[in-house]
Amino acid sequence: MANNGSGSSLGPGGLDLTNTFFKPILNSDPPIPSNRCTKVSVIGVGNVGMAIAQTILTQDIADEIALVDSKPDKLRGEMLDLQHAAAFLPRTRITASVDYAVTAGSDLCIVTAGARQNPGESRLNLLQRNVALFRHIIPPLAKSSPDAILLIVSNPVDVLTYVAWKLSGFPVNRVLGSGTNLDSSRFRFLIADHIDVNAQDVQAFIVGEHGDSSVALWSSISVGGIPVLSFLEKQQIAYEKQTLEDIHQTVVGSAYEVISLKGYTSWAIGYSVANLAYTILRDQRKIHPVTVLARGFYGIEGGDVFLSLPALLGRNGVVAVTNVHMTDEESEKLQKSAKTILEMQSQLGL
Ligand SMILES: NC(=O)C1=CN([C@@H]2O[C@H](COP(=O)(O)OP(=O)(O)OC[C@H]3O[C@@H](n4cnc5c(N)ncnc54)[C@H](O)[C@@H]3O)[C@@H](O)[C@H]2O)C=CC1
Ligand SMILES: CC(=O)C(=O)O
Repeated sequence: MANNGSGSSLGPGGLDLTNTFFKPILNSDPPIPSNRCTKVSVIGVGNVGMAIAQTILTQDIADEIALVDSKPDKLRGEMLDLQHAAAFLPRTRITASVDYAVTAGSDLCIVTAGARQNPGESRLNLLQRNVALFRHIIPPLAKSSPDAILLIVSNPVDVLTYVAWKLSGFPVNRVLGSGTNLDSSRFRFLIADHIDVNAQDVQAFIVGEHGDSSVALWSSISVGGIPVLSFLEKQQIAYEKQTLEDIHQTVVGSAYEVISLKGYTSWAIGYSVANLAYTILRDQRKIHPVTVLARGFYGIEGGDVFLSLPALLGRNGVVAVTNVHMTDEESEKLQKSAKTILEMQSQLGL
């Protein structure tokens, strides 16, 4: 059967090939209705959107991926290119349109559309351009899939998650941003590399803004269940606080470095977001540092600020925020990060 994106069983030339190739077995029960499909929509088929779509495809977590972009030729090209990989992948219907009707009934909508940073440019610089786009994107997306979970990736991701929450009118558990899930994975990679261990055995969170004011939670890092800083102290192993600062600064500089080298970042964010999609759609109840409404947690007050905190995720989106230990210094840095984001949010008049 040709996957022509319309769900029809018609092959080339309009022939119904299903009844030509297959003979139904006699006296069989009526077909069992298949379970409801899991549908993921990806808005924006640039470097990031396509890295996410292709990683989700390989994980076999969606029955349909719907793609939307404002550039019809690029969009159709990306749809066809993914469809042509069907022989090597789990079966997934891939559809695409500039019209949001194609996203109807999505379980998860991932928004990656928008301007990206030029080399050396801060994420926060993108705000006005991308808020203007979100005014066109979020209302029709929310209308087509009123029960979906919205996962925001476009930058500045924390403020845009707030914007998506406001424009969608969705409950707060169903609007989140990819936040510092990526920064934390860069952090875990650097620590793992330092001590030559698998990054999956490093539990470490970066919280706050996905960007320059992010906060590394050194006090709660553990490797294979061993709390790192208290272990070093108990063993009287000296370490320089500057070394820790340098590792965090390398994380903060990671995106700038990759953008100056290849023009954009894509693979790590692709895996990071596909990992969030897996946790949500398969109801894994795993803890990820992602952008959530932070008011009321860790003493954050002053408004509906969205930033990354370690959150328990499942089929309903954000289930809870985890109570991770923070030192006074870490907590103070988090408050500062919240203030930076809140200032940006308050300029929007939403
Ligand atoms: N949160 C995170 O960790 C990360 C976020 N990003 C952000 O993701 C965004 C996308 O980055 P790239 O894919 O590299 O950019 P890109 O320029 O390759 O792709 C952006 C896509 O958005 C589409 N688009 C623009 N306006 C649209 C509209 N109104 N409706 C639908 N589609 C529209 C464009 O046609 C283009 O295909 C940027 O804001 C970037 O900063 C990138 C990497 C990591
Ligand atoms: C571009 C961006 O936000 C990142 O790679 O972290």
